[in-house]
Amino acid sequence: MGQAIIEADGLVRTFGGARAVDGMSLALAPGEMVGLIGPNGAGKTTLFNLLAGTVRATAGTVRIAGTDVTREAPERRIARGVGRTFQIPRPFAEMTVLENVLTGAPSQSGERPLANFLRPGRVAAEERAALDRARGLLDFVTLSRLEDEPARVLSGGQRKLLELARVLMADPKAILLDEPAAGVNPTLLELVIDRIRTLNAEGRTVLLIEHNMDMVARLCSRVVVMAAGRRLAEGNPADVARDPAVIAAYLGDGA
Ligand SMILES: Nc1ncnc2c1ncn2[C@@H]1O[C@H](COP(=O)(O)OP(=O)(O)OP(=O)(O)O)[C@@H](O)[C@H]1O
Repeated sequence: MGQAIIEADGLVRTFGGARAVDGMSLALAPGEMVGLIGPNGAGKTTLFNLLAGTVRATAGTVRIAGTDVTREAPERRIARGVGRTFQIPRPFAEMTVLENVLTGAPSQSGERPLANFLRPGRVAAEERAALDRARGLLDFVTLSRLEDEPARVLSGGQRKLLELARVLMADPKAILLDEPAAGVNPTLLELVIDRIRTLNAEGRTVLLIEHNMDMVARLCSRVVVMAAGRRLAEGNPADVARDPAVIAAYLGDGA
């Protein structure tokens, strides 16, 4: 493959004596959509945290488009084009749906008082552009009619969609999605699947943690299986589901 958009090499993260991620390597080519599956506690979310920068690596490296970002803060990685959603989104409950989406905008000149003073016109134009973009994204996730409601009124599934819109404000080249289907009702689930497919069709790279195997099989041609912090298997969804080592790992989990 050409240059990977995200590349993890030998990543390790320990908590106390436990190795949550234990020597994990992974490369995502631009435009790829890859599923990341594995039993509970396999280390999938910790791997996401390492890629996004919310957790520091004990060892190993993370590269974004060839640049070593292992020591960079999450904001820098977002600026480099990698966005992520959380398993349990926590929107600002009392802010409106629209305001929540706007929190995903990259930092603007209006946040620098001097720029505001010197170039008020430019700040206003930036704010208008951000507002237009946020409204377009709310339309994309079908939450437009709720834009003025406080985020606390949203259902679990709607919160996932709001979170997706917030992440898209930064126009990421790659998106890490942590269980986008969890707690989403079947009708909304079809919408979530459709929107993920659209984002990928636009050329965005997607790494998808998901326990819903039907969804993974519908979206991803390549699946990476983690167990005990390591890569256990990799392949197309059908082959992976038949792999005895994968079946044993899930049975060990009591599934
Ligand atoms: N902040 C932390 N402090 C201590 N242990 C942690 C921390 N974060 C994760 N762990 C441990 O690391 C291991 C991997 O957890 P992780 O959440 O990454 O797994 P997962 O594959 O995402 O699981 P699930 O599918 O249940 O979300 C688990 O044993 C977990 O308890």
